[in-house]
Amino acid sequence: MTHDPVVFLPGMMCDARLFTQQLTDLSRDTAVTTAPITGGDRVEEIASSLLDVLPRRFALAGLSMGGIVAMEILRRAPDRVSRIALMDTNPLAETPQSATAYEPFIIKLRSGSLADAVQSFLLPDYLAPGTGRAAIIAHLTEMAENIGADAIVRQVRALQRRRDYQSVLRRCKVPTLVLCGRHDGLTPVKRHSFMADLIPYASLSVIEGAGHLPPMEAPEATTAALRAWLEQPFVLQKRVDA
Ligand SMILES: O=C(O)CCC(=O)CC(=O)O
Repeated sequence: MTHDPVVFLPGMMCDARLFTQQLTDLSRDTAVTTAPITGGDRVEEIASSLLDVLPRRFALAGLSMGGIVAMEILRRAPDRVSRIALMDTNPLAETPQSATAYEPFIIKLRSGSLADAVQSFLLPDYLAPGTGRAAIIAHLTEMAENIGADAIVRQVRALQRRRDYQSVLRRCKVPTLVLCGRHDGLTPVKRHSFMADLIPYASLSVIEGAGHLPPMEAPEATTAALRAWLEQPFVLQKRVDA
């Protein structure tokens, strides 16, 4: 198991509760923490403000927008990141069209109820099918209310202006987990295979029964994949996909 502390970065609209099961399990034998991704309206600014307060060296695990901030941290401070887990995320820059697609969400965030805005963001294929969806959506809405509409608008602005991280991934030399829910319709499995192909020795883990939020939808399987990643020796090994 790594001796470095593990830092979790949640996705847009989410707080530490996204990782409740992982924090509870891993904290039995590892120093774990979460950090907010609300410190700016550019990914670069958020990463820079986190680097001011994070430990000298750490293992980094980010989901979705948290994964994008993690890639920016890796770009800025590769010597401080001892291993990285990129979950349900996207290394590509926004196109003008995809950046514009966020505008109706911003209007909802500014004018309507936060619960309506969250619902409008959740396309039918955001979460895995099944009876647990309603509870997950309720948790997501609670987390969004905690973050607040103004901070979420700033997160969206940061996403709209994000850069492309493919070259950062090609240069990545640390043990890397690329993880994705089988049913993630927002950042699909094929994008994660592509990411794992870019990183010379990454392992790819596809979590069954989960969509965009595997830490909540399939918590035990997600934690097992994270434990395997934390136990992976630093010596680079040939890629094995799960
Ligand atoms: O749209 C994308 O490519 C990523 C979506 C995202 O980062 C929002 C989130 O954190 O769930």
